[in-house]
Order: sequence, then C-alpha cells, then structure tokens
Amino acid sequence: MHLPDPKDTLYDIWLASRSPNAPNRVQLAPGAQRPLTIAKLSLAGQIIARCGPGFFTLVWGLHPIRTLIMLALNVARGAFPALRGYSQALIINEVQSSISSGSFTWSHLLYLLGTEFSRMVLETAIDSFATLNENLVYGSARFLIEYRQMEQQLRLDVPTLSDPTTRDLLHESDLFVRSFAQAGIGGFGFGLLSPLDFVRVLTLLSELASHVFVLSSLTAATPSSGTSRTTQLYILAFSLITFILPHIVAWLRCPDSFNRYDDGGLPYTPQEARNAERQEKMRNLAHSDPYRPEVLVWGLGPWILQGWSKARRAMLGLDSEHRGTSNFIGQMDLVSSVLAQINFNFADLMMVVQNIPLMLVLQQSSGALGSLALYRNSVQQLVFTIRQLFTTTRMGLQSIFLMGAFCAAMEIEPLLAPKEDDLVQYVSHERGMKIEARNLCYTYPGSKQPSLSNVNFKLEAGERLAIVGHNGSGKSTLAKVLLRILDFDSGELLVNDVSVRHYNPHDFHNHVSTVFQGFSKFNSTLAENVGIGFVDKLKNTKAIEHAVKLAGATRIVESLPRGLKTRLDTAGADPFTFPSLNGSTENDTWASSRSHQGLSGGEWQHIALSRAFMRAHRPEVDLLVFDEPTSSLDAHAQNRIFDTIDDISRRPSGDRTKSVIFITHRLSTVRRADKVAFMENGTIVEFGTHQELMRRNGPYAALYRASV
Ligand SMILES: Nc1ncnc2c1ncn2[C@@H]1O[C@H](COP(=O)(O)OP(=O)(O)OP(=O)(O)O)[C@@H](O)[C@H]1O
Repeated sequence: MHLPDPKDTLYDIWLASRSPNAPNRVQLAPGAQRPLTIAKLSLAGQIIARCGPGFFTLVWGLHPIRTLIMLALNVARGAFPALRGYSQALIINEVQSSISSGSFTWSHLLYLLGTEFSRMVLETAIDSFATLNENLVYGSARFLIEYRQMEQQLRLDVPTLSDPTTRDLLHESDLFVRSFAQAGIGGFGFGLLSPLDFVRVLTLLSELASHVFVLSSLTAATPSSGTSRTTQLYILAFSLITFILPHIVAWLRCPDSFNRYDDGGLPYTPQEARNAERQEKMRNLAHSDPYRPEVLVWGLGPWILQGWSKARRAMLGLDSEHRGTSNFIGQMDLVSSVLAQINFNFADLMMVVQNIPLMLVLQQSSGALGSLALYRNSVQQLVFTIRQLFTTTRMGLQSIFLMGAFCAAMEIEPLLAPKEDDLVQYVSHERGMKIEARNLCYTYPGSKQPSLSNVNFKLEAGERLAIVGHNGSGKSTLAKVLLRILDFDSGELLVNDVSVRHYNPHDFHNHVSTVFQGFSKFNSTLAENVGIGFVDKLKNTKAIEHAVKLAGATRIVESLPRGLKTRLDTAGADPFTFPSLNGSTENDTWASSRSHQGLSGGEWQHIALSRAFMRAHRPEVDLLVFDEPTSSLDAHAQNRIFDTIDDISRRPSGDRTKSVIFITHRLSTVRRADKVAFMENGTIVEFGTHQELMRRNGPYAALYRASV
C-alpha cells in the first residue's frame, strides 16, 4: 500500500493513485475510477493538501464577492424543496380544516394560493439570480482553466509528449478541464464533477438538513396524541428504512450501477478503455475523408462496421453474443432476471409497507392530509438526497485525482528545455551554423532498435551537406534531432561549439527554417498556409508574395480562383479547420466553401517551400534543413529551388551566410552539396565530398550509379 511521502511530487502521488489494488492487476486506464480504499483516500488527502489551496485561491481571486454570494445562495437553495413542500402542506391543511369546520370560502382559498404564488415567484427570482451569478463565476473559472491548459500544452515538446505516462497524465488533466465544460448547467458535465460543483454538496447538505427538520417536526407534531419521543423516532426510522431498502437491494444486485458515473461517458475498466479506443478508432475511419479512398479501394467498410459495432455493443452492455455462448453465463442471466423480478416485487411490497408510518403520522397529526403528503414527499426527497450525496461524494473523490493530474500536468517541464543554470543564449555565426555530432544515439520510445547509432560528422559554418541513404536508414530522424524536435539518448551535439542542450529550443528555432518530409497541410487560405512560416508577417501580403515567388509558386497562386485568399482543400488531411489566424473577416463559410481548391502533390510541396522561405532569407536564420524538398517536383522546378536555396544562403558577394542540410533520394542534386553523408542502419557509414566518395567506390558510389 503506497502512503505518500513528503518528498513525493504531485506527479508521484498521481502515479500512485493509478496503481491497482492487487499486485496482479494492470494499471488503471486513464480516466478510470479509483477504487475506494484507505490508501487512495490518503492520496486524495495529499492532493487536496498540495494543490487544493492554490487552486481555490486562483478561482476565488476571480470574483470574491460573487463566489461568496454563490456559496450563500446554494445553501439557501437547498432549503427550497422542503420549504415548498411545507408551504403546500399548510395550504392543504388549512383547506381541509376549513371544509371540516364549515368555514370554507373561495376568497380564502384564493388568498392562500396567492401567497403560495408569491413564494414561488420569490423562489424563482432568487434561483434565476443565483444561476446568473453562478454562470459568471463558472465562465471565468472555465476560461482560466482552459487557458492554463492551452498554455501548458503549447509549451510541451515532442519528447515530453511521446512519453506514454505523460500522455495519460495529460488525458486525465484534460478530463479535469472538461469537467468544467458543463459545470453548473444542470448536472455534471460528461459524468465528471468539477471542483465548482462542490457548491452542490452544500446545497445537498442543506437540503438534507431541511428534510430532516420537516420530518422531525411532523412526527413530533402532536404531543397530545400521547406518543412518546422514542415511538416518534421509531416511526421516522421505520419509514426511512422502508424507503431505503429497495435501493439497498438494487445495489446488492448491481453495485457498479451505484459506483460509476451514470452517463457511460468514461471508461471504467481497462477492457472498457480498450473498447472505447477501438470504437473511436473505427468511428474516425468511417467519418474521416483522408482515409476514404483506401477504405473504398480495400473494401474496409464491413470490417470497420464490425469492429465498431463489437466495441460499441460492449460499451453499451448489449453484448448478447458473449452472454449467449456459455451455459454458465446463461444461467447467470436467469438468476439475474429472477433477482430483478424479486427486486421489482420487493419494491411493490415496500410501497405497501411505506404506508404504515404514514398512517401513524396521519393519526398523530389529527388526520391532516397536507401533513400526510408532506411526510411522504419529505421521506422520498430525503432518500433521494442521500443517494445523490453518495454519488456526488464518489464522483468528488475521482475529481480530486483528476485535479491532481491537472496540477501535476501544469508542473511538467518540457524535456528539451535546459535548466536555468545551463542556459546559453544562441549567438549567430556570421557564416551560418557550425554543427558537430559526436556518437549521437537515439531510440524512439517503445522501439527496440535504435534509429541513430554513433552518428559522427562535422559541418563547418556555411557548408552544404546532403544526407542520402536507403529508406529507413535514419535520415529524417537525424534531421529532427539536428532541428531540436527530438532529443538524443547519448553522444554530443555541438552547435557553434556549444552543446545544443544549453539552448532554449524556442531561441534555437528562431535561427532555423525547414521543410519536413511530412509537412502540414492546413485547411485554410493559401496566404495562411504560407504566412505561418513567419507569424510576425502573417498579415503582410508583400512578404507572402515574395516567399511564394522564391518557391516558384506564383503561377500556382495566379491560377487559383481567389489567389492568395483561396481556401486550400486538404481533403480532410487536417482534421480541424484551421482558424483564421489573421482575424480575416471572411466569415461567410458558404461563400468560402465555394472557393475551396485542391492542389496536386507537387503544388503542395511548392506551398511548403514557400512557408520555409517566409523566414529562410532572414539574417537571423543560420540553418536551412530540407527533408526531400523536391521529391514531387519536376526537374526544372527542382533546379530552380536549389538555385534559390543557393541565392538565399549567400551574400551577393558570394560569401556563405547560412548552412544548408538537405535529405534527398535524387542523387543528381547531391553535386550541389559540399559534403555528403551516406547513412545505413542509423549511422553515417561514408562522409566526404561527392568526388571522394565516388573514388572510394563504396555503397554511396553504388547507389549513385544505380540512380543517375
Ligand atoms: N515515430 C517513430 N517511432 C518509432 N520508430 C520510428 C519512428 N519514426 C521512424 N522510426 C524508425 O526509425 C528508423 C529511421 O526512420 P527515418 O524516418 O529516420 O528513415 P529515413 O532514412 O528518413 O527513411 P526514408 O528515406 O524512407 O524517409 C526506421 O527504422 C523507422 O522505422
């Protein structure tokens, strides 16, 4: 049993909360409910102690007065149902006694109804004000939490996000954020309880207290009846038991239905998590446009439907296939249905028994009908409130763990960010970036084979390096390591004679420009697709036109119906529509959808190159990395791109100002490089000028001869 240690971080505590109870069970799926054990309660206590005060101060600081009003009104709201019942019972009692005494008048009845109506108006007014006030407090808190989450998400780098445990942490942190989405709007969002919903607990407690008060005053109503206090207590206890018993029997039949969130929205067991994942995967395959051609060509429809329906049926508990296959399970079904019937009959019986204390109350309160109705209503409400409190507390416990995940996620530091003491400011080199790799090794998380092993090379400032090699030899991985997208496991990478790990990646990225092999295609305008290469100039049409010209894409732009403003159709490659970054007023989706335009693979490559050229020519950029920049371009376009890269990376006088690395399978372009690195099995096996390597007559020479 893990008990928190003062040295444990929030992350450790969150991690411990996910460990299963029994040693042979698997780790709880992200979002799965923690079992109710002493150890887990102790962890929950630690989370509250560590991140509760900070969190609540944060939310409290948004609207202190409104939050106070919200708390007070939620206590008051709790008394409303009992008050309502009480007031309506009084009316019935008065009408009953006036009829029996012969003094009934319609005007008196109207007066009573008028009083009740005024009470209702007042209650509604308070309720509306409370809701308005609450929405404001909730809205601000929701924004703050979502903002913090977005801010942190954007700080995190690829290695941090590749860690499976970090991904689980962020998943739970996201559930916490989602719990705010519907907080306060009738019920708990996604079956989750946000910390703001804790005011509901106040309401429930106050509701509970008011029902108990009404009930005790009813049973103690007529001392003249001669019933002792003990008997009155017995009556109350008896009626409570008769109302609670059916719930207990139902719980014995199916404890899970009481334990879990009742919207079925969250996975509970690892099996459910797997089903949820499969269901989602199949749904995406069915709905997503980019997969459509292959779904059709390979005839995947039935397979998708079958996979989805199996997972979905299991999620919805409709999996009769499993139930029908085994005799034992069949028998269990029979037992279960008999139990259900017994439970049903039992509930019927209880309805009869529940009337016994009612009769006693009726006898005590001189046969007042209002009291009878009030009594019955109060007991029902009381049981309902107790059950709600139980569910809320259970959900509350889970929300504490999710809050722990959120707070722990906020503390994650990006893996590539250097510690403050190690930080070195990047200083530009006049001739470009100088790079030296010493025994670089890297294995992707979860992979057994290293993708880079003992990579050694040296690139002087201003030099051009071509990286070539067979598929899967590690070229793109090396490019990502050099670009500080990925870290390396061992070895050294010196940039301008300083270990690259000392640079802040954000600072370092200001000095590079690149085209990735799998560059992004945004479902947005052409201008935005290019402009995001240098966000500062996103609204600068001239800068975008210049970049487009450098990439030789002017003809493409001119051929489009709305030029730079044409929305590029990615055929769903981008799952979400790229938001209008430049605050464009083009909000007529219908009109813009008419001007959607698809591009060919080569045209898209021109757009990606334009994006890189948005900043490539800037003086602060010291390194250009192109991963297969011309793989889809014709020979003329390819030559023009390499000429442009050449122009950009030197002054008019001819002096080099930028280092260039390009990865290519088109070996005819390699002659443009000063050095060639030939990669095999994750390492550089040959390094030198094209002529040197040809003279060596090794694997590079063989590949060159085969391809040219
Ligand atoms: N995200 C990943 N996770 C695990 N392994 C990966 C990942 N990406 C690449 N690899 C593996 O790393 C190795 C090198 O891949 P890389 O993409 O660097 O090769 P490449 O030389 O660029 O290939 P190509 O010429 O086909 O583009 C391959 O064996 C590949 O399977």
